[in-house]
Amino acid sequence: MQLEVDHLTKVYPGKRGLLATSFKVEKGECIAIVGHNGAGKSTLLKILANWIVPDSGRARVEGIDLKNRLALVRKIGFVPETPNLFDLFSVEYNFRLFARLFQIPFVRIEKALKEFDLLSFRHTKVRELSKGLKQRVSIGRSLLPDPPLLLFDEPTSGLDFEMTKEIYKLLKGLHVSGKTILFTSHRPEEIQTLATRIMVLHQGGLVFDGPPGTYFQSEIHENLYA
Ligand SMILES: Nc1ncnc2c1ncn2[C@@H]1O[C@H](COP(=O)(O)OP(=O)(O)OP(=O)(O)O)[C@@H](O)[C@H]1O
Repeated sequence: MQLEVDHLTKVYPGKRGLLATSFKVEKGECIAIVGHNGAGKSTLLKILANWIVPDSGRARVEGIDLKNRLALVRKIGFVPETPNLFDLFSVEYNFRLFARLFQIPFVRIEKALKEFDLLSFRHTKVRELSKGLKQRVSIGRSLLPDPPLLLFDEPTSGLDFEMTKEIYKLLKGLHVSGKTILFTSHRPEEIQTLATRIMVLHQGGLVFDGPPGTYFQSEIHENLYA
């Protein structure tokens, strides 16, 4: 089992963040996490990415506990909804900083620049890039340690049609290459295009976990978009 989540819980003052959520993920799955605003989707991803600490529960990636933060840098890549890049630095320098911080060989930078079609932007400051390009840089950086598990928080949020299609292609390619993917989404067509499994969160709780076919015929889907 690639990812085991066991009763993960995070409660914010006066609000349900995530309530005792448990599930297991096998290698190669591409899971869409859906639900209304405030359902707990980002909270779940941020806990798995070690951005926030859960109140209770545990999670393991390929047997490694979430608490082992340094080891998990090589296991999990996280692409937040808003890229957390250094805007004043070039694309290449952003990659270099990340690589140095986590002792990733610099050869991987060249590989990532090539793979993500960023060679011609390597010396461009991030703040000068379009939203779609920034997203590509953010995805490229998350892949520098070559992690088997990728987490995307609303990967196409705010992108235009062309950029959205480009990101779909990228995500599909990553999935085909064997990566396991969890992504949050509000877009039915995105879920339909990419997901092999759907999980629905409602007020912090997991209320559906199953295949896309079952989900799209369910009342849960109808109610979500009613
Ligand atoms: N740092 C925080 N402090 C207090 N409450 C928070 C914090 N982060 C999230 N919450 C609350 O926790 C709940 C779950 O938030 P979360 O961001 O995980 O939802 P979401 O499903 O990702 O929503 P969206 O689709 O709008 O991104 C919400 O009620 C939210 O207001």
